[in-house]
Amino acid sequence: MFKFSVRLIKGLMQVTAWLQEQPVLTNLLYRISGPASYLPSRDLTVTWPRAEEHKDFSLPNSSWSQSMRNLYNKYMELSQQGSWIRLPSYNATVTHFTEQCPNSAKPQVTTRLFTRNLDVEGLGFEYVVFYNQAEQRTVCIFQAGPYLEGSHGLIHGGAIATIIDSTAGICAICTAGKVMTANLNINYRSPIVLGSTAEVQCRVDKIEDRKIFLSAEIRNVDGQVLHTEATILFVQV
Ligand SMILES: CCCCC/C=C\C/C=C\C/C=C\C/C=C\CCCC(=O)SCCNC(=O)CCNC(=O)[C@H](O)C(C)(C)COP(=O)(O)OP(=O)(O)OC[C@H]1O[C@@H](n2cnc3c(N)ncnc32)[C@H](O)[C@@H]1OP(=O)(O)O
Repeated sequence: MFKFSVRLIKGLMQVTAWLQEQPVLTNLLYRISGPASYLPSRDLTVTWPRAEEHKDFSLPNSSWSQSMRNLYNKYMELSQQGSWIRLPSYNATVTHFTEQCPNSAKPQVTTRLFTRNLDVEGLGFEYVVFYNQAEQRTVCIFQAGPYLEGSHGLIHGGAIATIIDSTAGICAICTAGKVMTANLNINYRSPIVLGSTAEVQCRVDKIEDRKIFLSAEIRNVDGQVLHTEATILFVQV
């Protein structure tokens, strides 16, 4: 009797697992009771194509608009004169800091950087960051894809906060090493249309002991429209 019960339970678990894989049932469950019941219970795994491990995602790709390319070329020219440097950008945070490590010291990558977590070019953020060491400034040229929608056809405010936090974070890291965002204060002045190109300008305003105070602005390509203003505090850890 006991053996029969164990077999029955195992069998039922297998059938349930199989049913969860079936698109028709998943769809039905979603319609009846919402997302919770159709989410797979098994562990999620991170897609990590090995070939991408050291791909620099800040180089132009076919999804970049002409205005994105024009701004990129402008800063690349300035880079050649020595004032700005283009920072490489990988799809895992840890890769930025292990590039010089011997293979044996490299940690296994099991996580993705939030701003680089979509595999299809152009759907999320396309961006490149330049750093000016003498002026303690960063510039981020970005294009927001259709998966970043908030209000209809416009970028989500949280996505705007993300790109500001990242641009300011890189500026603070380049200036002061390991830091954490302690405070991020944003004024949304005018909406950013999905697909448009915009520029984040960020600078270090002052440093007090472990505190790095920065300010940032997002403007459209020709600088005439102010989209967003922010102040950010990072604390050295
Ligand atoms: C080598 C290559 C380099 C190239 C770099 C290029 C690329 C980098 C690549 C990838 C990076 C990717 C993205 C960009 C990077 C970063 C952006 C994301 C960063 C984040 O997204 S990160 C997540 C959100 N973040 C948190 O999850 C923090 C939670 N939090 C804490 O972990 C603590 O809270 C902490 C550590 C903040 C402080 O803790 P603590 O114990 O160390 O310090 P303590 O509390 O003593 O404060 C010390 C002094 O700061 C003042 N202070 C503190 N907090 C304040 C506040 N909120 N407002 C005003 N003042 C504040 C105190 O008043 C005191 O001031 P005073 O000294 O004057 O009294």
